[in-house]
Amino acid sequence: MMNSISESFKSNPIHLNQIIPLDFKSVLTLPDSHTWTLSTDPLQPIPTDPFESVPIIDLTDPNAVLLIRHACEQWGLFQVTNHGIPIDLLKQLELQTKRLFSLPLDQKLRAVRSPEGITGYGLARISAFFPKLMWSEGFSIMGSPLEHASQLWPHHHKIFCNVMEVCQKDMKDLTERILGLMLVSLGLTREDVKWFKPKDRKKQPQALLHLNSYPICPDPSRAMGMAPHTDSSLLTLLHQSSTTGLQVLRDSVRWVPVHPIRGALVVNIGDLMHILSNGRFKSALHQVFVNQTHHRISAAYFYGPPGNVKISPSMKLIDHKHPPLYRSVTWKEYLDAKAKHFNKALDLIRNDVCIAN
Ligand SMILES: O=C(O)CCC(=O)C(=O)O
Ligand SMILES: [Fe+2]
Repeated sequence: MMNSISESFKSNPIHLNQIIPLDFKSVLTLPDSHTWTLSTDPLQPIPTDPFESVPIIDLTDPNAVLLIRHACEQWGLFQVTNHGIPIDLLKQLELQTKRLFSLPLDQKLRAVRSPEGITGYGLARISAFFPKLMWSEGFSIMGSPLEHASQLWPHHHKIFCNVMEVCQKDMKDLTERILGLMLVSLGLTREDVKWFKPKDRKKQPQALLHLNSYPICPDPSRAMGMAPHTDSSLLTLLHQSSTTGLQVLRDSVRWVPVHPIRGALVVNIGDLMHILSNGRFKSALHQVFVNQTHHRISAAYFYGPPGNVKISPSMKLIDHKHPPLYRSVTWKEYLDAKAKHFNKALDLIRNDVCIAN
């Protein structure tokens, strides 16, 4: 089935060099292809001010809406607890993700993503924007992962498929619940956001589950797990294993670690939510570093609007003091802009900027 993500990926193919990962286990030193010049040493601990750490929000807190608004305005990223997704399911997700990435490279390559494709095994798509390669590998899923999972495991893919399908269902429900709270926190009602119909089971959600693996690295101080980026979604829900590495940029100046908390999930504001909120909610720039002792994994669920919907700054948030900052875009149009301009895409659809192209 075609949708915004697959259509955009199809019209922006990626070179195979930027899809096929290194055989990480086979190298003892960091190859030049993966050596980055980093402005800061990622191994130096970042001083953290306890008042300046990533918000953790209990979703059953009566003040959840206010807390969410504050976190979205100040951070663009926060963690949620008491979210209702069973910890056992998250453990299964982690186990199956580890099982996949610990396969030998030649076996993983049986399920490699095609240059125009969206699902399967390979490097993260943002690799195309950097001269050096990242120390990570990924596996993308949209709905049933059967096609690629049966290439990985001709006979033993059932459990993997089950876990990934249940996770997507639960993550869809939770993402929609959080999105609902965010819209309330902006003062918006169902009338203002007509396309948002969380109970509509007939509609396939426009979403992608992306599993990430960050293998143990021989020289983490010169390697990059995932280069700085914002997500192109409305919202992203992320499960990270107990290994640190994720950081978020605060106030455009300071990188702050997003410490793993057992059972908690990370919520990221994506660029489309940034547009919808007319810049009140910030899409968060984030990056991932790797380490020498622990294999890190994560699972990111990117959620977007239905294919035909144009996202624009909500009318309710616009007045003479707050003119609309962005032009309206569908998810496909935005993904196309991102595929061309990467981290500049959001600025390029600002109303005061003309695209020279
Ligand atoms: O691995 C992580 O913690 C973050 C991954 C991420 O940012 C992404 O997949 O977009
Ligand atoms: Fe991300």
